Order: sequence, then structure tokens, then C-alpha cells
Amino acid sequence: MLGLDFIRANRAAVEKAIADKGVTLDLDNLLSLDSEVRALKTEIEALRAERNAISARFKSVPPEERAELGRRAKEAGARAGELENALAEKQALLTELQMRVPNIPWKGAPVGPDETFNTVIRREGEPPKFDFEPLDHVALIEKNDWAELGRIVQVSGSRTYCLKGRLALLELKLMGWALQQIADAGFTAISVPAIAREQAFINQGQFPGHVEETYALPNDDLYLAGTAEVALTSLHSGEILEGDKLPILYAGISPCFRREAGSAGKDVRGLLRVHQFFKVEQYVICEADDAQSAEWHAKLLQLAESLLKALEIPYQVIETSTGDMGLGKFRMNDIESWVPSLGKYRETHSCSTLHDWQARRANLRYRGSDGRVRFAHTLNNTALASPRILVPLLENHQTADGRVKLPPVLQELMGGEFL
Ligand SMILES: Nc1ncnc2c1ncn2[C@@H]1O[C@H](COS(=O)(=O)NC(=O)[C@@H](N)CO)[C@@H](O)[C@H]1O
Repeated sequence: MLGLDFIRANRAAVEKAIADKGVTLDLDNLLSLDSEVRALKTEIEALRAERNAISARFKSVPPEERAELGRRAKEAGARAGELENALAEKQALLTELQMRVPNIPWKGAPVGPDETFNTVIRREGEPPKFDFEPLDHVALIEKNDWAELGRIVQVSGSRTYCLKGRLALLELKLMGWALQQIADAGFTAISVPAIAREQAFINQGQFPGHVEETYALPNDDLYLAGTAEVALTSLHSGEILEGDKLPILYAGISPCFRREAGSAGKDVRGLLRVHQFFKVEQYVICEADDAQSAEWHAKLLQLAESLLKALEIPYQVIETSTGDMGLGKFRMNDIESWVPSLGKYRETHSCSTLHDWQARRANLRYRGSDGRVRFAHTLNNTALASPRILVPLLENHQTADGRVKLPPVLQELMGGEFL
């Protein structure tokens, strides 16, 4: 979220961000609540000062005046107590609104309400030209008996998957390989739970806006996260990190759970959009410096691209529009991988810069070299998410006889030329 001082001082920019991100938020209401809260705080402080002044004088006045003084002190205290309740109420309303204020998108983001305004920045790798009728990933899986996509539905319901044999082995080796690649780039490998408390979802930004997309465990006041980003954003919550310990670089791995509440009818066939999946996540906590954030954004993107190049999957890098990037983003670049059976590129990675929008929510701060304590900047990007990545992987590398020829890096992992 944005600081109140920033919102007051940059009202026009915040109004524009609200409009460009398609957020419904009454900024006037927020600002009037803000001034009410500040007025109440001033009044309470004055009452406290009055009561203290009276108490200080208590000993030096003649006894007959003490009863009156005592009454006035008590009155001031009681009045302060009433105002404290009003303050707590208004403060809660103000914080709830402040949580919904969008980050200011960078000036290079296409302005528009949704993904149709996203633009292609560049393409890497040529989509394969098959001299045979290519199969889609479901047909390839069925032909090679690499999963129980039918049976598992009666066990676990729709949007679940159950890989078998060498494809099951490939999925976990791929996750381990991706984790190793990001660790080799200097990130600390860290496996985090999907289970997390409500505050972690508020800190990361999933709440309050997307509660319905999140699996809840109401008996335990817990939820299941759809990304390691949730746990990683709050791992150091409440701490004041030493500046020289930044940037903190995590290669997070976790199971991910998503209700996909808003996706009815989308990607219902196969592995593209499932309720539970694995993801290796790149996560950065760096100093509150826009240039540093921009460098890390480029680095996270380059690392994800290096994995796609090693897997020999053609892809394009997208500049995400203001309406599609989400509340907390300053900048978001998706990477879309070529899916032959669809004849189009589909999102497999999402790289985001959030500046201090998450850190302010998570109370994630650091002491700079100048001794000042500031909220940090956070960034995240997908390294690899499975099973979605298996779709372009299988389809782009299929052969006429329905096998899958592995790219060299996977031939080593899987001990053979073919899956
Ligand atoms: N329901 C799903 N099924 C399969 N894969 C998914 C699903 N939802 C997301 N993913 C994969 O996870 C990637 C990241 O998801 S994201 O919501 O776009 N972004 C994040 O979670 C960020 N933390 C960056 O990883 C997606 O690009 C996609 O590859």
C-alpha cells in the first residue's frame, strides 16, 4: 500500500493510478477519514497534556482546590478515552481503504483496462514447423500413458492432474533443476509452506481483493497460498534488516493452490490451469531505490528467459497494461511460451516490481547506510511452474511418431534422448 503522506502529496497521481488500474475507490472518502483521524489524534494529545498538567500542579495547590482539579483531570481522561474509541474505529476504516490504493504504475505501462492492451516487447526462438499434424499435450500424454487425467477427476474433481512414469519424474526433476539454476545465480533456495495466516495474504496483496480465489482452512484460521510469494513477503515481517544484508535473494519452492474461481470454462482441458501445482519462485528484497529495483527486475526476467532458452521453448516478453498488472505492481512483464496446439503464446511467467507497496503492508524495513530506517522494495518472478510449463515443453518437442525429444539439458536429467 502507499503511505498516507505520499497519497496526500501526490493526489493527482494516485487518482490517475486508480483510474488506469480500474480500481473502484473513493479517494475523497479516504482523505477525509485521514484528516478526521489526524484531528482526533491532536485532540487526544491535547487532553492528555491537559490532564498531565493538572496532575503536575496537584501537589502545589491548597488542599481545598484539589477536589476541583481532580474532577477536571478525570474529565479530561474520560473525554480522551471516548475519543480513543472513535479514533480506533476511524483508523480501521482508513486502513481498510488504504489497503486498496493501487501502486503507481510505471510510465511505460500501456494504459488500458485489461490484457488486450498488453504489448509484445520481443520474441525469442522460432515456433517449430511440423511436417506432420502435431498433437496437443493431452493427446501426447494419453498416447504415452504419462498421466491419469481421467481417473483422477473422480478422486479429486476437475482441474487436478496425476502424472505417471517418466513425465512424473520429469516434473520433479524440472522443479529441482529450476531451483538449482536460480540458486546458482546467487539466490538462497528455500522451501516454504503453502499454509499461511491471513496477514501474510494481506501483506502480499492477495487480500483483501482476492479472498474468493484462495482455499481457506477455517477450522485453523489458515489459508493455502497460490504462490511462494505469500510466505516470502512475510518471512521477515516486522524486522528491521541491516542494509548491508540486502538484497535478500530467495529461490522459493512450494506447492501452490488456487481455486481459479474466476476461470470457469477457461483452459479446462489438460494441464494449463489446475488447482494445485508446483512453482519455483524468484524473490528479491532490496533497498528502497528505484534504479536497484529496475536492475533486479531485468535480472529476474533474464533468469527466467535463460531457463526457457535451455528448454528450447519459443517465447515472447509482454509489457503488461495498467488494467492487467494488478493493484500492487509498479511494473509487470509476463513471459508467454508458444503452445503449438493453440497456435498462440500462453503466460508461463510473471515478473513484477512492487517498490515498497508490499513492504509497507508487511512492515518490512531496513536500516540504510545513513542510519535511516525505510521500507524495503520487493520483486518477484516465476522461475518455473509445473505442470503449465509441460504444455509448451511437450508440444514443441514432439516428433511425428508421438514421442517427445528432450532438449539437451533434460536429456542429462532424464538419462535419454526421449522422454
Ligand atoms: N491455476 C494454475 N495452474 C497452473 N499454473 C498456474 C496457475 N496459476 C498460475 N500458474 C503458473 O504460475 C505462474 C505465476 O503465477 S502468477 O500468478 O502469474 N504470478 C505469481 O504467482 C508470482 N508470484 C510470480 O511467480 C503463471 O505464470 C503460471 O505459469
